[in-house]
Amino acid sequence: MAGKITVMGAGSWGTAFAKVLADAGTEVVLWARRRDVSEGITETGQNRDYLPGVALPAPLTSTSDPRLALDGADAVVLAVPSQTLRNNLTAWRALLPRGATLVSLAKGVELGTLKRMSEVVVDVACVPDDQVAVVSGPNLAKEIAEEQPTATVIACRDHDRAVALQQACTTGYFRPYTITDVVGCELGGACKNVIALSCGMADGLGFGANTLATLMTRGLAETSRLGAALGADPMTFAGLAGLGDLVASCSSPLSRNRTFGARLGRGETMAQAQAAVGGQVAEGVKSCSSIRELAMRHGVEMPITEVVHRVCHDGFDLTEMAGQLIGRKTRPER
Ligand SMILES: NC(=O)C1=CN([C@@H]2O[C@H](COP(=O)(O)OP(=O)(O)OC[C@H]3O[C@@H](n4cnc5c(N)ncnc54)[C@H](O)[C@@H]3O)[C@@H](O)[C@H]2O)C=CC1
Ligand SMILES: O=C(CO)COP(=O)(O)O
Repeated sequence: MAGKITVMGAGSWGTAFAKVLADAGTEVVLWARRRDVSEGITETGQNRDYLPGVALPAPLTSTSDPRLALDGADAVVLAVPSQTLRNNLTAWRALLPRGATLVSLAKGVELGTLKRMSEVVVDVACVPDDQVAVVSGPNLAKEIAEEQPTATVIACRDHDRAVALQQACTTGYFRPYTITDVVGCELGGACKNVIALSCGMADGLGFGANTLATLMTRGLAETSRLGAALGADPMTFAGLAGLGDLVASCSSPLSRNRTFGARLGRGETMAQAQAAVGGQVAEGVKSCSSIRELAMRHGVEMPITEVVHRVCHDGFDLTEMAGQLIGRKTRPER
């Protein structure tokens, strides 16, 4: 993808992904919602709010003016939280260059509509679905900003667009693969946030590796069931956007979702856990409700998601979580 790529959203992943693009030799502009953030990036070469200590490459420029940012972009990377994407994109719709690939980095399912992020993009931008790509995988922003090696998946129904984006973000430390299964790629990313919350809760309660492995494995099983109901390729869940991302988030203290869950597990309230993540987003806290509802609509059983939803939103006593899950009626594994 020769030309310019604009990243809309200068949180931790938007900033780290913009760095990846610049390191790959792509012309990149990073839009920040707050002017002080874009000015800080321009003046110091760092995003001190979200990735302090990380030197951003000089060719990366930043602005808080969406018109300037989007002008002439060949691809627009959407790096805002799932639940604000619709409003953000509505505000930018008239500025989107015709034909540009629209790329979602967000991992969530919209409350109310129960739409995946690529569906929200199609809705708002009024573009065909093969113009929309999603990026998902074991991609903890801080590690990528430190140039620790990792891989990811770019999913797009239009293979050529996926390959163009792949070329634009391949570096010595970042290896993107392409797939055409957008549904599976998005569900893997959205659902793992909920499972990471459950692993954090288990860790906070003092449970060890067996419990975490059980939650990850059965979490992937319920994600795959939902995927099957929505037409995803089952193999996607065995790949980077499924198992890969799940393992990274469920085992790393860098995961905001896992950390949020661990705080609850240690007895903090929702308000305390929310305050601790600061301006950052723990997507699973909201998506546990939309994913649960999506599963119910399709007659899919997602017991871990159900429990996480009840703990976060229905006042369910977290210490009852293990009994609730382990005490379910016994059944064959598959
Ligand atoms: N941080 C990470 O390691 C990764 C994050 N993601 C996903 O990327 C998406 C963005 O997350 P992060 O970059 O981590 O963000 P963040 O949690 O670091 O920061 C939040 C960002 O969203 C912006 N924001 C908050 N409310 C907004 C609004 N109403 N309108 C516009 N912007 C708003 C903030 O200004 C900030 O740029 C999320 O869906 C997340 O799940 C995906 C892979 C890795
Ligand atoms: O999606 C992520 C890593 O791939 C980041 O996870 P958290 O949002 O839980 O930090």
